[in-house]
Amino acid sequence: MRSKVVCNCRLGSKCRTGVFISVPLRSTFCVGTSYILAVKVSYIVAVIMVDYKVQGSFAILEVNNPPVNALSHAVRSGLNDGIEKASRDRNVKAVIVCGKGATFPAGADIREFSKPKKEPWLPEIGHKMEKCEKPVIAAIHGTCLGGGLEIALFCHYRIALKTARVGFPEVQLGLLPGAAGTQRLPRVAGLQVAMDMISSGRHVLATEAKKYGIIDELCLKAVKASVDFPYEKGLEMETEFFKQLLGSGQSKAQQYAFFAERTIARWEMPNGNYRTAVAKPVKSTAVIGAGTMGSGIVVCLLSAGIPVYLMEQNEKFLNNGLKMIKSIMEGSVKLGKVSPEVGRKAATLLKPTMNYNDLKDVDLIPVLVKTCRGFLANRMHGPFGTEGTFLVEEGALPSQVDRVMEDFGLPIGPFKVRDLSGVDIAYKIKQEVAKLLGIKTTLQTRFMNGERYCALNDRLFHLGRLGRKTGKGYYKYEKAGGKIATEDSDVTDIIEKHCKELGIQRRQISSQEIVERMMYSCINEGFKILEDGIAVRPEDIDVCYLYGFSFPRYLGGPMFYANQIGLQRVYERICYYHENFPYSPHWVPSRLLRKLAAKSVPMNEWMAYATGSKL
Ligand SMILES: C[C@H](O)[C@H](C)C(=O)SCCNC(=O)CCNC(=O)[C@H](O)C(C)(C)COP(=O)([O-])OP(=O)([O-])OC[C@H]1O[C@@H](n2cnc3c(N)ncnc32)[C@H](O)[C@@H]1OP(=O)([O-])[O-]
Repeated sequence: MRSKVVCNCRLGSKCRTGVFISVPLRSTFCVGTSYILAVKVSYIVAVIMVDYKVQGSFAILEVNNPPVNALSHAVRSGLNDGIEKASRDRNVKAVIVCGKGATFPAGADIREFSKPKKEPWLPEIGHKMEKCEKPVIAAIHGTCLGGGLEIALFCHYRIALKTARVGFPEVQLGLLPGAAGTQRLPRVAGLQVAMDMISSGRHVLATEAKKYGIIDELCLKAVKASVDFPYEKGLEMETEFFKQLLGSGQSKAQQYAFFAERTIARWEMPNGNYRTAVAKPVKSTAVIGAGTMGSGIVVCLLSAGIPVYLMEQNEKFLNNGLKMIKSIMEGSVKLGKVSPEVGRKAATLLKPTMNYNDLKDVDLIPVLVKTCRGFLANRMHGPFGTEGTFLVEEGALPSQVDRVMEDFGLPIGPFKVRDLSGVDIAYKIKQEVAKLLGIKTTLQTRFMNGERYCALNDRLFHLGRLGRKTGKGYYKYEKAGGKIATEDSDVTDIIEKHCKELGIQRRQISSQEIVERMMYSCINEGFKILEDGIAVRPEDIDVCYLYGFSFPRYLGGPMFYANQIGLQRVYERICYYHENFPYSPHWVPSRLLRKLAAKSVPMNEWMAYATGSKL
């Protein structure tokens, strides 16, 4: 708190906004913004961050810990002191708890989770509020979340701006409400709403409750305890569950993801940064390429009401693209993803063309990268996809690889993705590389430019099995353009015929090997990307995977996942695969990984080793 107590330090009126450091047996010094005194501090009393003032017969406890009024130790101390003070003050008839600036407290201070725990705890403060003989009112605005909502639930009354949002987002940090939220919300809002809010973590407008989402077992037990046990017992159980979750790898990964998203938002470039950048209006755009990805980007632009040229050199492809866009837009209107009005307007905003000249004045052309290895995501996903194909050539089936990777946490397996994007896309990328190398591949090709090559995808391409668009690919579908993937015994026959022709002895492949070969090949490339300076920090890679590939948030991202597995273990397994697959350069171990593993470097210090001199 920038405490309201009049400063009694030796500086008196010269003191600036002070934080008070109480030094026992000596006078109190205040450490202002402009006066720093050499003080021998025997201990520091927490900086208190709750403004206490009395207006009329109201005591106002205003939390002042910008930007989100997180309930740090200092804030908890201030609330604790404040409610005790208000309870004692005879002139005070009621107490208001509120937040200064943007919001009512938005939760516990996540940064404190990895530090030693310090009382007072939220429930202790909350019980003091609840037991206070004077009405305690929570005046809510902004985002009253997590511990903030729990504090509000201890209050006797909760007044909120209708724009305010409340919620228990702890589940997104791999946690559950740990300050009586699982016991009090059901008692206030009923079990069903409580389960929905606690399991989904959604923000709920002050005036309405959200509908059901995914329910987490542990959370369920805690919420259920509010029905099956008396309050005190339920509180005990909640605390136990909370401790279990706080120590879990999932919670650490989700807390990492929370801060990683914010870290990468603070980007710096040679010619500017996130503070100096000024957004430019985009009034016209163009997309070059009418394939699946190009058409998807056109749909996004049309749905945002932005005019777009669709440029294609081949008239047939252009017309196919227009048909695909029309059907996606119609589907989006039917599903209510876009309004009928946007759907109607889209037709007037879309301009097909085969003339690059039409694009000369557009504001923006999203770059559709087909084979650029320089892009982080493409470069890391290359080995991931290649290893998937090799695993099928050696003994696994596409459905087995997909099942293992979906169990790992991916929303859709790699072979279902290939059917979605098009078997022909993967085939054309490979053919472009072969052309650049002056190589003609056949169905018997085993090596290309000294590197292992698998022609399985080529086989499916030549059989016209292009994926969803033709109703057959690595799976079969209910119709061309269908979405329901069914295992196809013909694919198994194609794979076995391929292996027989090339004399490959198929073998049983474990799930562990599948996860390692898919993930460690991609992680190894991630460390090489850090070495090459394509990404500034591991968070860049992880957030790219969380958003670009829906990588499971409870693993944090590929680089955080490697950190959790242990770099030494990951490095050893990459060396093992490098030894066993010498014709796959993506298994050459990253120098940065080798160095970090050898020195057991903590993740937040990795980049200190990424420059050439330290490798
Ligand atoms: C006991 C109890 O049962 C349990 C155990 C808990 O309570 S667990 C905690 C539960 N509460 C949460 O999960 C809420 C998490 N925060 C948010 O959802 C959002 O912040 C926001 C409230 C909707 C505002 O969004 P924003 O877009 O306006 O700003 P921002 O950019 O996100 O955030 C602005 C700055 O504030 C930082 N920050 C935000 N919330 C924080 C928190 N709870 N603790 C510490 N720092 C936080 C954030 O890192 C950023 O800092 P920097 O990176 O710039 O240095």
